[in-house]
Amino acid sequence: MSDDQSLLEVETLTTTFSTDDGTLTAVDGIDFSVDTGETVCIVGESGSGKTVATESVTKIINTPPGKIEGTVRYKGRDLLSIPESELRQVRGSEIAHIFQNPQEAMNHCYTVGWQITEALQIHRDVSDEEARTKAVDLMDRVGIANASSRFDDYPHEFSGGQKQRIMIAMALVSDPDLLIADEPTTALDVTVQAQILELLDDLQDEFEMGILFVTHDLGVVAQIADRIVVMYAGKVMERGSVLDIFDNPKHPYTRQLLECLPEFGGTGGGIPGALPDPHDPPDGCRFAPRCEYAEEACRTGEQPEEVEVETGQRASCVHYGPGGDPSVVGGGEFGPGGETGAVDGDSEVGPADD
Ligand SMILES: Nc1ncnc2c1ncn2[C@@H]1O[C@H](COP(=O)(O)OP(=O)(O)OP(=O)(O)O)[C@@H](O)[C@H]1O
Ligand code: NI
Repeated sequence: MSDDQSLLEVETLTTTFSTDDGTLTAVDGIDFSVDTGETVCIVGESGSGKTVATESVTKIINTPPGKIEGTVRYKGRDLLSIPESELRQVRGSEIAHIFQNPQEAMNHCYTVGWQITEALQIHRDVSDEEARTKAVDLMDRVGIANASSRFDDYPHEFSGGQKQRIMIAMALVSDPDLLIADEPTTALDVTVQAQILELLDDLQDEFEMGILFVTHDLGVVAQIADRIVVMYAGKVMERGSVLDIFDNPKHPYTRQLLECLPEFGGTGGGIPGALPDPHDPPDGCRFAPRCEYAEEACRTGEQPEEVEVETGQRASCVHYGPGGDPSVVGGGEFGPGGETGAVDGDSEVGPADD
């Protein structure tokens, strides 16, 4: 991992909300980074803090009187400490977001062509005609067939997958260096989902973007991730390359997530039990209350320090820490007969570029 030249480097990010029941810590002191041209996936069950973490990067969530603390270094600048006016520029032209529901992000009263053109003209001083040409070109690049004849169509005239393609086109108008994608394919059927992931992969090469991708779907992760950050209850449980995580997961939480997958003999259901109350998380490892390997040492103190278990792979688990015994959690053995094959050959995955 070439952390010294990361595009985005997040350190001890903590995001809290004030609620009627007191302070809720959604993201609790986490670190992660994204390099240029790299796809980092944040995975974890619903409520782990994935969305809050990524929306804290450009402060697009409303937290006051809660707050966002830590460091979010983007190309060397700390986005959490620059003035709002500067941050607005970063949001508009350097870091783009796409979300799960394209229909919510679109204006139903305007044609999609108009909306892309409008987005373009906010960023660039171009004539209407140039903007139209560029918008049609972008629609074409994101795979809208007969783009010029679809320019004047309204959002409702497009399918869900096409709407997401148009949202991607709008995200690309400013030629961003980082794309943050929060469950962008979750609302789509599996075939369309695969097409959108492939599109993102192609566009990543073309636009040389880093992608920070949020999902709870490990199948999606296998398809697009270079590196994975596994979150649980506001903390990072494990991180590593896609191959490390799928073929040799270390943290019991990661293992349980994978074991739910049909490829690993699971039923596709979830891990039994529920996340802890974010107002009052348990001592020790956040996952301990649901972990079959939890011992007394797992239930006291803070979340364990992350330990490098293999080069580039780190786990926050007592059993891998000082004085711990990795064999308690199965050590190096994992998966049906060792080789899992969950990361298949035709998806373009591999170790992080560095
Ligand atoms: N605006 C808010 N005010 C109060 N609590 C919030 C707010 N937004 C999120 N939370 C809480 O923060 C925690 C993390 O939520 P977040 O949406 O980041 O989870 P997630 O991992 O993205 O889940 P999902 O997979 O369901 O999208 C949850 O407990 C959630 O209820
Ligand atoms: Ni979310």
